[in-house]
This record gives sequence, structure tokens and C-alpha cells, in this order.
Amino acid sequence: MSFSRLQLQFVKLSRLSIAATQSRFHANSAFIAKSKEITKQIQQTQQNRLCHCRSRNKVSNNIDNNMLKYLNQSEAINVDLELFNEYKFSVDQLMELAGLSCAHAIAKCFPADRFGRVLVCCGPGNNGGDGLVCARHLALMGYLPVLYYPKPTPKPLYENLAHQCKRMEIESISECPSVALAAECYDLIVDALFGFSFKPPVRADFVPVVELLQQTKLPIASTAWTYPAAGMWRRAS
Ligand SMILES: NC(=O)C1=CN([C@@H]2O[C@H](COP(=O)(O)OP(=O)(O)OC[C@H]3O[C@@H](n4cnc5c(N)ncnc54)[C@H](OP(=O)(O)O)[C@@H]3O)[C@@H](O)[C@H]2O)[C@@H](O)CC1
Repeated sequence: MSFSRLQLQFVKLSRLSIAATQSRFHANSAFIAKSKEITKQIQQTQQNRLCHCRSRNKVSNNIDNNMLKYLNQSEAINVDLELFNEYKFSVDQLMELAGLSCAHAIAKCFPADRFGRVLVCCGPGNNGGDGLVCARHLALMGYLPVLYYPKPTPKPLYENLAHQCKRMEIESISECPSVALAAECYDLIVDALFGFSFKPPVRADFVPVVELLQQTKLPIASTAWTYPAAGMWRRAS
């Protein structure tokens, strides 16, 4: 299969959504990120499938809601499996693409001049790795990301990503800020806590940050493209 067909396949499988929830806004950024290439392919092949980006700040005109599809947990797992097994992508590759795409999606929806101070909350799995990559790219794009990474994963991939953030002088905090402190210090929160391997209930290490996500009035951009994206935190305890 040609690379362009592969990309198209990827696009078809991984549609992206940014969801606006009531007065608040949650960007399912990884979904967008993973569909960036998709959008190109869609345009090239003139298929009527358009990447959807909607926020209280900006609403794309190129939206066809009938074409949007949200992946459930098993579908998302199967996309990953296909990318690994059939197309031979590596974890590092996918993580870099996901984090970079999230940073681009954030830059599109939350411009640095208004949302420059970003708290990036990273979980212990691949979704947290996406967050570390995203923070690095946000820093390169003129944001001031601050990492909250309560349970660093002792594996080379994550250690290297964290090291790169450190070398780029990205600040890291060890305590989860209160709702009030977060409102004072940040313009945006990136939720890179969990992806499709999350199993409730939330464990003790992550309760404060989940409560922050539930209670904050700051906009949240979620890197998870399936459950439990940020909107879900509002409904989950
Ligand atoms: N596959 C790939 O290469 C790539 C995948 N990407 C993205 O990553 C996501 C899937 O990644 P993932 O499988 O690592 O799962 P994820 O949910 O991030 O974390 C699992 C960790 O959370 C922990 N944990 C679980 N439940 C918990 C709880 N209640 N409270 C606290 N902790 C809990 C769990 O702990 P454990 O159960 O192992 O002890 C484990 O450490 C998915 O969205 C995909 O799109 C790409 O973007 C990049 C490349």
C-alpha cells in the first residue's frame, strides 16, 4: 500500500474532534493532531471530509457534522494495533506526531498571545508521553508551558522526553495547584492524563489533578482522543 493510501487510511480511522461543552471548551487535540495529515489527504483526494475545529474562539466553516465520527475505546485500540502491526510505526513516532499535532491544534484554537501560560498535566502512560512532547513543541511555539507530571514513568522513552523538557528549561511543578492558583497562574490547561488504558476509579496520585480539571473554569485542551477526554472528567468522579 502506498504511503498516501496509508495516510488516508489513518485519517479515516482517526477522525478528530474538538468539542465545545456548554460555556466551556474542550479541545480533543490529539484527535485533531492525528487528523492533520488526514485533512491534507482529504483535500487532495477531494473527498468531502473535513477536519473539525470548533471553539468559543473560532469556529471553522468547513464543518460537516454528518461526517464526524468519534472512536470508542476498542476502535481506538484497534487503530493503534493496526499502525503498529500492519504499518510498522513505532511508539516514539506516534507519540511525536501526536504531541506535535496537539501543539498545532492548541496554537490554532488558543493563540499564544492570549493563552500563553499553559499547565500541561501528564499521566503515566502514552497519553502522558504525548503531553511531554506537546509541552516541548508549545515552548518552541512561544508558549510558556509548565509541567505537572505526578508519576514519572521509569522507562527510557518517558525519561528522555522529560529530560528534553528539562533541557529546554520547561518548568515542572510537583504539587497540583488549587483551582484558584491555577486561575491566577495559567491561561489554559492541557489534559494529557489518560487515554484508552484508563480504568476507573482514579487512583490517589491523580485525584487532585482530576478535581482541578473538573472544577476549573480555564479552558482545557485534552490530548486524549477517546475516553476519558476532558469532557468525561466533568461527568466522572
Ligand atoms: N500506543 C502508542 O504507542 C501510542 C498511544 N498514544 C495514545 O496513548 C493512549 C494510550 O496509551 P496507554 O495505553 O499507555 O494508556 P494511557 O491511558 O495513556 O495510560 C495508562 C497508564 O495509566 C495508568 N492508569 C490506568 N488507570 C488508572 C487510574 N484509574 N488511575 C491512575 N492511573 C491509571 C496505567 O497504570 P497501570 O494500570 O498500568 O498500573 C498506565 O500507567 C491513547 O490515547 C493513544 O491514542 C499515542 O498518542 C502515542 C503512541
